[in-house]
Amino acid sequence: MIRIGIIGIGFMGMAHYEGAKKLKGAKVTAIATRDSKKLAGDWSSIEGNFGPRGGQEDLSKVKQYKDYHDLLADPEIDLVDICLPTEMHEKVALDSIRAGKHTLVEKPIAIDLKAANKMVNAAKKAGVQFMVAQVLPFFPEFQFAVECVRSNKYGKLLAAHFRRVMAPPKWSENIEDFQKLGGWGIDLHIHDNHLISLMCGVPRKVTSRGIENQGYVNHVHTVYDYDEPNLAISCVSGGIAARGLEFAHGYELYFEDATVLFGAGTMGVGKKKEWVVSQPLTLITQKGRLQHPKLKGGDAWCAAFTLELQAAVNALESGEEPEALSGALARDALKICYAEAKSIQTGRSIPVK
Ligand SMILES: NC(=O)C1=CN([C@@H]2O[C@H](COP(=O)(O)OP(=O)(O)OC[C@H]3O[C@@H](n4cnc5c(N)ncnc54)[C@H](OP(=O)(O)O)[C@@H]3O)[C@@H](O)[C@H]2O)C=CC1
Ligand SMILES: O=C1CO[C@H](CO)[C@@H](O)[C@@H]1O
Repeated sequence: MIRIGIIGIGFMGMAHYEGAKKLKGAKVTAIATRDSKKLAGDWSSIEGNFGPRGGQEDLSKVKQYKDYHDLLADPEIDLVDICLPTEMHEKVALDSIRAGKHTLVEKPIAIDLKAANKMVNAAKKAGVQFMVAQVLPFFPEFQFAVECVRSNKYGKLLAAHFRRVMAPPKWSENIEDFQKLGGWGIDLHIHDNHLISLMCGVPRKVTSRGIENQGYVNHVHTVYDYDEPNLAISCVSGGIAARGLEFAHGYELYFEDATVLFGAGTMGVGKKKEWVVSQPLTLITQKGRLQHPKLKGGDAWCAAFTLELQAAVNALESGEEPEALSGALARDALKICYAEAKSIQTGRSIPVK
């Protein structure tokens, strides 16, 4: 049984805790939070841009730490799961790696590329697994998309367009400070850069247009450049949507033999807020048939987090790094974000290096 300790009980800490309830061969045995109410199981202050608000949790079988260092010192923790604000990822991940713990840290790996490299290298040196919780490939529709591309089941991928947009959120202390967030061009858009790299490889160049704020990207449109000259991949991401569009993501994929469409998001505010599937996952064949493929993973709001954590747990058991959670791939996705920012600033195509 792999014993997981979660550090930071906010939107993601709760998503991981909830998702972990369905893990096979692992469970959360400890949490670290500074908040006495949360330690007492009152998680009603927690909210995010998908899933329900927090409620009352029974923590009677979970060890509780106020200071994360005590969780790191606990010999009965196998996997440390860091769900803290991005600006803390480097310090706490390095502390965890130095404590000899296998470590999973929320995305983005870091804001700073040097910090990202430091984390990847420290884990290599310490001989522990270092994984980044890039959850998008575990969302059933996106998992389906990756599988379609990799299997060539519908022929070669010719073109793809991705979308990830949101209104600026309000629930987290750190969300308005772009220095801490890396702007939406990192915080939000890194999901697409990671997925696109997983699907098609890291692009060699990017051409981007967009809007900056506080020196970071607020909204971006990017065309990704590959050795294959006819592969057309693009994405739009950012945090400038109207308040009633809390979050939306989707894609269109054009294969030789089929087109695949998907789009969904959280729309409305307050009690009117709902998850709207604007374009149910639809596979359209050359013969004109419309199919709604059966997806793996279940309907629970945190199902993707269960799959993500299961991949991390399986990695500890097999000793093999899970590709979708690879620290190096998460670092490469961050490199793309910086190339995009430079492309916006200069108006030129920028190599990803
Ligand atoms: N994969 C995904 O889809 C998403 C990923 N994220 C990523 O997850 C990370 C956390 O974001 P999110 O959960 O939304 O943020 P929240 O603000 O909701 O939660 C972060 C938690 O970290 C703890 N914390 C905050 N500041 C400090 C501090 N100075 N010292 C110690 N602990 C602190 C708090 O927990 P406590 O009160 O328990 O101490 C807080 O609740 C970010 O890196 C973000 O990019 C975010 C949203 C979605
Ligand atoms: O996918 C996401 C949804 O929005 C969040 C912002 O609050 C991001 O941090 C996140 O990665």
